[in-house]
Amino acid sequence: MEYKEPFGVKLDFESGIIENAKKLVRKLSDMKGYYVDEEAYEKLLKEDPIIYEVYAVEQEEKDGDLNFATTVLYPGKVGSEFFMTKGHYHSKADRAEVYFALKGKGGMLLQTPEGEARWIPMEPGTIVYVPPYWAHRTINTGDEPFIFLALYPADAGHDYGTIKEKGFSKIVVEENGEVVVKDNPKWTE
Ligand SMILES: O=C(CO)[C@@H](O)[C@H](O)[C@H](O)COP(=O)(O)O
Ligand SMILES: [Fe+2]
Repeated sequence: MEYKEPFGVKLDFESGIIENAKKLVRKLSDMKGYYVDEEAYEKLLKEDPIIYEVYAVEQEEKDGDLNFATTVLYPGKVGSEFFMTKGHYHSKADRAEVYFALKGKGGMLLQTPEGEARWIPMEPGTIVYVPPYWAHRTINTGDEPFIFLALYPADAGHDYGTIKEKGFSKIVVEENGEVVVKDNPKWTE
């Protein structure tokens, strides 16, 4: 039997950076079609801000193994809609996941394939259980970076297609200084 080598790595709680991790950057220009207010999107595209960064430590896509990653989701809005991740189902749809909030303020939108949505607020210390089959997207509702750690099966994969096309049935916006979760006007069953 060949055993893999155990290891420890350091996560910096302030920055969210995991040493030696693979870094992925998502800018606004990577998210065309994701935000409801297209005019506000085009306007902000001139600055093309970084929306989030992911620091991932991933294994081969094998059953039984585990990946982990931090996400640093920056504060901001496109129109009234808060900065958010793309959101995805897992390619192996029955793979669950656990998120652990480290810094900042935000929440997770989850959704079944039938379009049933849930909103779970997150602050440092909140652990979110993402059950099998639920799409998930995180949203920064605060004014500093929202940082969290995710632990997920190495063979879960990412299925972005459905969300890219249809979005979530709910959107998270600021209205009169309040965080409001409301129906997505562009949602179709
Ligand atoms: O859920 C996972 C992994 O299964 C997170 O590590 C996200 O991948 C990350 O928060 C970025 O979000 P997406 O762009 O992948 O939706
Ligand atoms: Fe995931």
